[in-house]
Amino acid sequence: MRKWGSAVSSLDEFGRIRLWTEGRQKADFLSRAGVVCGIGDDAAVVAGEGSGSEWLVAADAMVEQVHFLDETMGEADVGFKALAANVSDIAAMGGEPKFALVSVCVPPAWNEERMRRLYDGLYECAERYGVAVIGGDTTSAPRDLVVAVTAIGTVEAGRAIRRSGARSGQIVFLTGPTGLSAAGLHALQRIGAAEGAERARLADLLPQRLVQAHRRPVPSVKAGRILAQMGWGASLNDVSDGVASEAWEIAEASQVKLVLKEKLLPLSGELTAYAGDNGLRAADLALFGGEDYVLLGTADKSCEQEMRERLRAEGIPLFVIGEVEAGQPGVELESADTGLRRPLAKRGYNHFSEGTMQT
Ligand SMILES: Nc1ncnc2c1ncn2[C@@H]1O[C@H](COP(=O)(O)OP(=O)(O)OP(=O)(O)O)[C@@H](O)[C@H]1O
Ligand SMILES: Cc1ncc(C[n+]2csc(CCOP(=O)(O)O)c2C)c(N)n1
Ligand SMILES: [Mg+2]
Ligand SMILES: [Mg+2]
Ligand SMILES: [Mg+2]
Repeated sequence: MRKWGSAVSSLDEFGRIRLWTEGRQKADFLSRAGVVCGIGDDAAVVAGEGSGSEWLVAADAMVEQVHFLDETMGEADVGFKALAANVSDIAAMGGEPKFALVSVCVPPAWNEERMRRLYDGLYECAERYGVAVIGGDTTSAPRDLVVAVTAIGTVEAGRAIRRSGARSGQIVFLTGPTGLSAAGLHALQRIGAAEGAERARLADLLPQRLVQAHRRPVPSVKAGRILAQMGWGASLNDVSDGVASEAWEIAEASQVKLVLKEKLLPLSGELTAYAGDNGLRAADLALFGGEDYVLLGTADKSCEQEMRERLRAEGIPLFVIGEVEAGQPGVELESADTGLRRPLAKRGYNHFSEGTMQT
């Protein structure tokens, strides 16, 4: 499928961001400007004006062909998911989403009616998470649609949960199952590639729960708020690029080793059934698929019971999937079959990388 070969640079997405930004602005300038946490987390944390809260600011774009195709997402789904992905980055800091700016670059194929449907989905998401849409920008585009959202939220001062807080001895947890979105995408792309009667047959068999997970992800705002307000979350990330990739980000930011246990991965019945029927490994989809928007984090073992009960009271599961150890920063996976530990590939969705999972 899509590949971004380049003779000039072999840097992946994260290498490029570092190359473009690292060392450009001095720490004391940023700190005087009120930047509590800048580039490198799900959202920036910026000082509030003397109140007990801080601002959270995050930006994520969705691009036709890269994030969606006609056959994978309806117009309203694109609008909903563009905002949901941003709300999720606010949730990943433990914050409350408040405002959004929405920029669209619109190609000729996206006529007034299609764009109106996109905004129906976007406002549906805004309503659901209490986000006020306060501006944006509109341009024409030559071919593919781009929706770029900036989300603004708040969090109690000093309570934002960063990627860098993981410590040896902590548990690694997920607030929901993963891999469903990638399986839904797989099913939708198979239909897109089929023709005639086969297409109709696949459409009839469409795994609706998996498709829904792909088209209408649920950002984990409530879970993030509980973890921040109670001070339980030591480190936190939302799962956009896949569990393995997010775990690596926490490990590197915290300078620790995360050991994940394959047999503890929450694999839903729908996922294992779909994977089994289609020659896929459910654990691979769960580890490398992405676009799940549940939270992956670490917390002190002593919090586990209380955390579990408090989350359960809100209908949110807590899956402990491993633990944090001291040592060379990285991620290891303990095999369900052999019990042996192996380094877990830093694989997942990476713009500009060959390692990206192609479903
Ligand atoms: N072009 C850029 N210029 C400056 N900072 C950037 C740029 N692209 C990304 N960043 C910053 O780099 C960090 C990592 O971005 P990344 O997009 O991986 O995080 P994320 O939004 O949580 O993940 P995802 O996009 O997969 O949902 C964030 O702090 C982000 O604001
Ligand atoms: C047509 C099509 N092909 C592939 C994918 C998979 N995909 C695209 S971006 C991404 C990570 C999250 O995005 P970002 O990191 O930009 O926030 C993933 C898993 C898709 N959704 N649609
Ligand atoms: Mg994120
Ligand atoms: Mg991003
Ligand atoms: Mg990403």
